[in-house]
Amino acid sequence: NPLDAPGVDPFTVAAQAAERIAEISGVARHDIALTLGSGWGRAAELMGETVATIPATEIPGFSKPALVGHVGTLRSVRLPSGKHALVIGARTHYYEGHGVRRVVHSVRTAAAAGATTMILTNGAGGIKETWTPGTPVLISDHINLTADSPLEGATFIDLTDLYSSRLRGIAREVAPELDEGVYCQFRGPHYETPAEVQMAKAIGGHIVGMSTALEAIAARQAGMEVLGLSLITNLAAGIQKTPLSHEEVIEAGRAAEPVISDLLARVVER
Ligand SMILES: Nc1nc2[nH]c(I)nc2c(=O)[nH]1
Repeated sequence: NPLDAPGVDPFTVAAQAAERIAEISGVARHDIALTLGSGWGRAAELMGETVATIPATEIPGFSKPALVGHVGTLRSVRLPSGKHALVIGARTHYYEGHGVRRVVHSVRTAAAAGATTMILTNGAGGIKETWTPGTPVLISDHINLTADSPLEGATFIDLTDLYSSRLRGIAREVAPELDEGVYCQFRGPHYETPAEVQMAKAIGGHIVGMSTALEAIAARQAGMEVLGLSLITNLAAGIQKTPLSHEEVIEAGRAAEPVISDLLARVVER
C-alpha cells in the first residue's frame, strides 16, 4: 500500500486516490462524503442514483475490507439536488494495525475529491440504558482513547464543535426523536470489560466504539464539516445482563437498516 512507504506524504496519496475516483466515476467533484458503518449499508441506494461503483482495490491507499459483510467498494451517488455523494463502504479500522494513516485515508481522499461535508456512521455499544439495540444516535462529541492521532508534527488543530451543531440541528429537523451522546473510541478489537464501560461512563461517554474519532480529527484538519451517527447495536458490556455476541450485533444492525438508511437519505437531501 503506497501509504506504508516511508516518507510518503499521505495527502499526495489522497490526491491520487481522488483523481482515480474522478476518472472512474466521471464525476469531477463530490460535494459530500459518507462512511457507512455496521447497519448503515443500505443508505447509498436510498439517497440517490448510483453513478459508479468502484472496488476499493482500484483506488490508491485503500485496502481490502477486514470485516466480512463490509463490501470494499466506493460509490458515486447523484443526489436529487444534482450534487454528488461519495459513499465509502471500505472503512479501515484502527484494530487492523495498519496505522492511523490508513484509517483516515478515506476522509482525506473525500476532501481531495472536493467534499466539504463528512458524515461518519458506525455501529457501537450504548451506555445509556434507554437506548435499545437498533437505536440511531447523533454524536455530540468524542473522547479519543486510542492514545493516537492522525495529525503529525506541530499541527495544533482546534476540535471545538467538531461534530457540527448546525448539522445536528438539521438531522433533528428530519428526525426530532434523535438522541445524542459522547462517543468513546477504544482501540479494540476486543469489546470493553464492564469496568472499562463504567470508566467510559464516569468520564462522560455514552457510546463505545472502535472507529470514527480519528477520522473526525482528520476531517477537521481537512476543513470539512462533520456529522457523526452511531447505530446502537448492543448495550455495552455490563450495561446489559447477557454477554455480547457478534451475531446479536449483526442482527440488530440488519433490523434497523431500512429505518436509519431512510433517515440518512433525508438528512443528506437537506
Ligand atoms: N468498542 C465497542 N465497539 C463496538 N462496536 C459495536 I457494533 N458494539 C461495540 C461495543 O460494545 N464496543
